[in-house]
Amino acid sequence: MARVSPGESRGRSHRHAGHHDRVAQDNRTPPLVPVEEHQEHVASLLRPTEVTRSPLEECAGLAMARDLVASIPLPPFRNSAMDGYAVRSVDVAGASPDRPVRLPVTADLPAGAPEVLPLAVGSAQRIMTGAPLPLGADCVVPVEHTDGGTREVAIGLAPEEGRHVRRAGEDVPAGTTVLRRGSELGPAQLGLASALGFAELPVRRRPRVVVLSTGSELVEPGEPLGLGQIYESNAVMLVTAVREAGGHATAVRFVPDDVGALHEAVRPHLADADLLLTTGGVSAGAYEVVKDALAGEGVTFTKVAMQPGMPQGSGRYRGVPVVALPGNPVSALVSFEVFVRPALRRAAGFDVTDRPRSRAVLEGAALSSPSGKRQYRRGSYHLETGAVRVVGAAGSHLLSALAESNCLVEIAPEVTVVEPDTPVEVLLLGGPSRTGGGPGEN
Ligand SMILES: Nc1nc2c(c(=O)[nH]1)N[C@H]1C(S)=C(S)[C@@H](COP(=O)(O)OP(=O)(O)OC[C@H]3O[C@@H](n4cnc5c(N)ncnc54)[C@H](O)[C@@H]3O)O[C@H]1N2
Ligand code: MOO
Repeated sequence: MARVSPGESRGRSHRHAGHHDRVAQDNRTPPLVPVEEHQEHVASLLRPTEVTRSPLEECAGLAMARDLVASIPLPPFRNSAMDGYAVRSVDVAGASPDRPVRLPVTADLPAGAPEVLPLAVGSAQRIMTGAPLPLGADCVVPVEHTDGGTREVAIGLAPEEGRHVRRAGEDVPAGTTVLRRGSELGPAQLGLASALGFAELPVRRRPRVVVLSTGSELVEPGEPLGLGQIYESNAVMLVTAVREAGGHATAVRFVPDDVGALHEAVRPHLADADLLLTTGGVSAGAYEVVKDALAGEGVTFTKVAMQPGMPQGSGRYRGVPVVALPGNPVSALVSFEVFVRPALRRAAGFDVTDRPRSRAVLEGAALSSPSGKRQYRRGSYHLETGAVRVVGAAGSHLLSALAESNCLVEIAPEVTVVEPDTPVEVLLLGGPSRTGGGPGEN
């Protein structure tokens, strides 16, 4: 039994279960596949999608397919940062509220002013925020420091040269690479592209994922539940996860435990799916529809050294990549996080494919973990204190704890007990965040 106690590092786990070392179960069962090996296999199934040019408003959440270089400077011209008066600083030197300097106002410059005449010595031009600064002006006096005059203005402030002036190119000099290939497009990036005059961007199209949930026991939410039936939950969960990861998702739900029905359900999607993502029907029972339908068709089914998420399938069916996830809801979403999300993000063109990780200090009771399997427990991570508390038990049907968590606590295969106050590795998922309080509070 390998225990990790306070002060010890999780890093040593890699020395024990090496990258591709298979973990033997017993003499009768084949060895478990290491998590990294299955990750690599799933990743190898997906290719990056093609590059398209998309209008800005359709680019949110997509990855840049090329570097973007500014062809104009930003700001494009020297302009005012304030509503006020454009002047020469020497003309108002010595001005104060008690001894204002009076200047004739020779022009009025709203933003977008098409014609701007040079500023005559000893004069002012009324100017609005964003209007081009007249030649000769070197500063702006905000209107609050004047009497607001339109023919003549009394200026009660002596600003230094350059005050309230935005220089051309001070934000982005022309020729600057502003967005890198592989970066994710959000509000700020799209705003910048628009400010630089790009109407569309080179992006990768979202990978198209068909989410198939199987199981004859599944019922549509809103309908009455019969004996032995449960409400379907994996489809909306995985569709949401696919979309959050940058993919396009279509759900095919209520595929019964019938091989023919599964083939029928898949057929219409074969032509344009980048990935078939199934849930359920992959373990060891008598009605394992996904395994029965796809095992002889290019998809292999294995047991991965992981808990939850041990039974997994992957391969190609009629040329289309398939990842078959277990049906238990927690197993399905954790497997998605570990295997599918990074591969999908790579295919979508993102540079950053993995969730952020952090080291956290385990609070609460000691944790036990199965020997030879990498365990993922649902956790609640506290950003300010760096503490993590495990939420709920390990069972892969315990969906409510998953909904309450904001991270996965990763426990290495050779570690069977983690004591409190020990550092653990967490994968930050986003989601409900713990606020206030310190360790032990929530
Ligand atoms: N004899 C063995 N039994 C099981 C093993 C094993 O190795 N030997 N593995 C267990 C593990 S671990 C897992 S995980 C599950 C995986 O099972 P399947 O992928 O075959 O999934 P199902 O049997 O179809 O369903 C499991 C469970 O999840 C519920 N489910 C399935 N789909 C949905 C859905 N779309 N929405 C909500 N809930 C769903 C289903 O009703 C079952 O309760 O196998 C263990 N058994
Ligand atoms: O591996 Mo299963 O995913 O524990 O429940």
